[in-house]
Amino acid sequence: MKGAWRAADIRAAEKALMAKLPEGTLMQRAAAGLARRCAGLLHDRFGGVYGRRVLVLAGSGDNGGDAMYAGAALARRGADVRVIRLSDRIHGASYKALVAAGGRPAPAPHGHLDLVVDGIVGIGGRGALRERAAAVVAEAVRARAEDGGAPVVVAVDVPSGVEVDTGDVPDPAAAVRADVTVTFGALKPAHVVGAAAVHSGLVDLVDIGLAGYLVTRPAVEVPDHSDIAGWWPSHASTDDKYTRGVVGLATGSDGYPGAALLSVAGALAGPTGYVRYAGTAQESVRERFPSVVTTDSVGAAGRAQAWVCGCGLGTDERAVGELRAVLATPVPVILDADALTLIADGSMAQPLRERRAATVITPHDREFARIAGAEPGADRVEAALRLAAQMNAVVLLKGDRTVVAAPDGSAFANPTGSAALATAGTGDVLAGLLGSLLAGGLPAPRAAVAAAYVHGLAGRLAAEKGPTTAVDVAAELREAVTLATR
Ligand SMILES: NC(=O)C1=CN([C@@H]2O[C@H](COP(=O)(O)OP(=O)(O)OC[C@H]3O[C@@H](n4cnc5c(N)ncnc54)[C@H](O)[C@@H]3O)[C@@H](O)[C@H]2O)[C@@H](O)CC1
Ligand SMILES: Nc1ncnc2c1ncn2[C@@H]1O[C@H](COP(=O)(O)OP(=O)(O)O)[C@@H](O)[C@H]1O
Ligand SMILES: [K+]
Repeated sequence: MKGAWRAADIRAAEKALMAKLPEGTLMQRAAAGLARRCAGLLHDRFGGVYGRRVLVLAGSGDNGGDAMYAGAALARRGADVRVIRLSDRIHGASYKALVAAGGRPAPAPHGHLDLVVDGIVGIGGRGALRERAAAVVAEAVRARAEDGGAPVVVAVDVPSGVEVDTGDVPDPAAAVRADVTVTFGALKPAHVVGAAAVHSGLVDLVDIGLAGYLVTRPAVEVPDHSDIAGWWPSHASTDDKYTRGVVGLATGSDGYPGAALLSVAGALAGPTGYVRYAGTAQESVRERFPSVVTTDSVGAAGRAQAWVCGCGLGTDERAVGELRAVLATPVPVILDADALTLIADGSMAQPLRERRAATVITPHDREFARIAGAEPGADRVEAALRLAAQMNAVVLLKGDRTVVAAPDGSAFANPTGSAALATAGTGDVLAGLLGSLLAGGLPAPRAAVAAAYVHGLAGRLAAEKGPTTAVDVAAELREAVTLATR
């Protein structure tokens, strides 16, 4: 798990570390790491640094300092480095070092450009780029590199123009879109959530010795393969189909039988040994998935270790009854889609409050708005955490970089996924898989994180093969599980 910390926490850690080091050490470490990454990129793309045309965009703060020291290092290796000063007040020592190394000031981008280094603002940035900076960025990225392609854009610490602490991008036209972001000490939320994560491109973390000084809890954490592999329930030789967990699905309706099939397909890819389906799509489920045991209602189904409720369930009287039955079970429950609509008017507040086992809700933004009164807004992590605390439920807030928030205040951002998942029915697949992980015994936050991770991988695998439907995503789940858990 990698943590991402907000600017104030990074500053506090930097302050504590700096107190123990000669002045300027941290900036030197940051700039050295940045120069190394830039040289590597120039090498990979153009075969070397010598003669390459580099434009440094320098703002008023230390972010510009990092960029100009790195520019100086590239100039010493023979790059043709220009710097645009975006403020009257810029970091003096690094500017002098850059000029001493042969770098030259430029009034505006001109000629071909191989590399653009965005040192406009770092963790001191607030809001969209100001007008002049935005105009210079737009002009720089319109330039052509010597090989005719677009210049490589490297953001220093964070892409300028994004909100560091939330990942919001207030004005996408006034924010840098980086190919690579070279960040220092620790990740920040902007690298992992919201539109800013997309603006960050590939994120490269340079160690400046901050680790032991970050004493606060990260704002958000990002899982990797080893977390998922470590958590995934394994089968013991003594297991039988029941001990591996039974997952129940109260999904689908006459109107939406497909949702039943997709949620069942998701559940079958999980670690449980038994999938029960309860609902009106019994026949199609049996036909398509002979291993699934079916009944027409939750009441008629046997016991399960977790229930999934709501995908394509509808919102009629029958759906209300099924939701009540699921909420009354003493086991973890996932509420998705129509179940979220049904709880939005508050009529299920009491059964929800009385639950002792975990409740997981899986809203997209509009469902979130129905329950919470407003869409998540600029700070998706904070919004999800608020709802989690209010409902005493784990919230899986869907979207690009799905956020998982738990009532204990922990939050996670999913690093996998693909825009190809933005297609009808993929949420049903996710809910089924999540149900299986809960029934398999994972604590609710981990089950939600692991399900989003594997679902995102399956989305990527499906998208690599062509236009993607939810059926394709479900079909890739087995491979995704294998990839994530080995
Ligand atoms: N503090 C430290 O110990 C270290 C800091 N480092 C670098 O220092 C950066 C932080 O430096 P600073 O605190 O000087 O702040 P920044 O360099 O991030 O920028 C702050 C300045 O940018 C201007 N600004 C803010 N929002 C703007 C906007 N939307 N458009 C245009 N200009 C805007 C403000 O006038 C402000 O003075 C980090 O991101 C990192 O790059 C690194 O050198 C590592 C060590
Ligand atoms: N732009 C996007 N980029 C990446 N993933 C997305 C994007 N939009 C949606 N998703 C993912 O696709 C799934 C869609 O689920 P949902 O909205 O419930 O659809 P449905 O109800 O049709 O199944 C979620 O897992 C969500 O995180
Ligand atoms: K920057």
